[in-house]
Amino acid sequence: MTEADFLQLPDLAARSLGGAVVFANDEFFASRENLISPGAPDFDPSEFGHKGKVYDGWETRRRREPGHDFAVVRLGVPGVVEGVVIDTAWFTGNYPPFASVDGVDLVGYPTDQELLDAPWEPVLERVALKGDTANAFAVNDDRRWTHLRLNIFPDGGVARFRVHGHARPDPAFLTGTIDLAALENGGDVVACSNGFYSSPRNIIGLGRSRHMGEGWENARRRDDGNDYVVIRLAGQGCVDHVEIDTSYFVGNAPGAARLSGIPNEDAMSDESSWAELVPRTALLPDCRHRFRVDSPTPVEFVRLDVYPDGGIARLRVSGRLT
Ligand SMILES: NC(=O)NC(NC(N)=O)C(=O)[O-]
Repeated sequence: MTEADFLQLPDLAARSLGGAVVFANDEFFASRENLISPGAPDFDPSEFGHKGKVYDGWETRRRREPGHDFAVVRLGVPGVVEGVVIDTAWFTGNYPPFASVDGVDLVGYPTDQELLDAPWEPVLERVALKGDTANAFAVNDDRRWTHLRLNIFPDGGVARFRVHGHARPDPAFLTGTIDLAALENGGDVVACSNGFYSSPRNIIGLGRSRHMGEGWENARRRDDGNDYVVIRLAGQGCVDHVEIDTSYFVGNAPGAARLSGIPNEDAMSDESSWAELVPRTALLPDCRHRFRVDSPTPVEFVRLDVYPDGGIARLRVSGRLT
């Protein structure tokens, strides 16, 4: 997969998806947790703390004995990695010249010691890094990982670690009525008309949005069309009910919305094969709308049309996998 392609995939390590940096052998200058902070790293040239220059990243001390430093990330959702970004933003005289990434697929909730003793496998062989650069590397490996270990050689600072890939949640928890669209269950956005202000992927994220920026907001439409988003569900399923949430979109909620679905990818291009799940319905601003769905047809893709444009906080598609 090309860099341009894998950067479009979700970041499985993101804090917003439940990712965490659970261990680092050293974090003397700057905390490991910064590795998965949202957004671009900050830098204030005048900011110094008790231990030295303050960095928005993970930074170890200058190593005086053999070995190398490492940090362990628990993915928010286990998954297959298509590419990683090892971003050394603002680290110039102190970036690690080399890095590698290992992975492991563990059951349950491993302790630090269990992580240290785990059977780590190479995911990305040792690569050279540039300083103050978002170093992106494609990964060609279809194994599923729950944890990744970022190794830096020999020491230094990394601002962000992004892990782009496909979610592969544990099927044992995909039983009964679940949110078939949720990113954590394996749903993902596959097409969108316009994500000018914020990503359409936000609408299938964890929990409720806390402000307008945590939803999907397109630009004001100046033609006769309408905006839409297409989601590949966790698998083919029968939809029971739907939530279309316009929370925090007060002056810019859609006037109306419609939800339709198709049973598989082959039907995507045939307009007539899209079955109506929720007919075109007027929406209120800043409101969670719930609709019962009365359709026996299983669907694998849903399309949310908004008329003519406007923001959506969340889309929940509750149903059972077939
Ligand atoms: N100016 C620095 O960044 N120096 C040191 N780092 C911090 N954070 O102070 C170092 O040795 O890498």
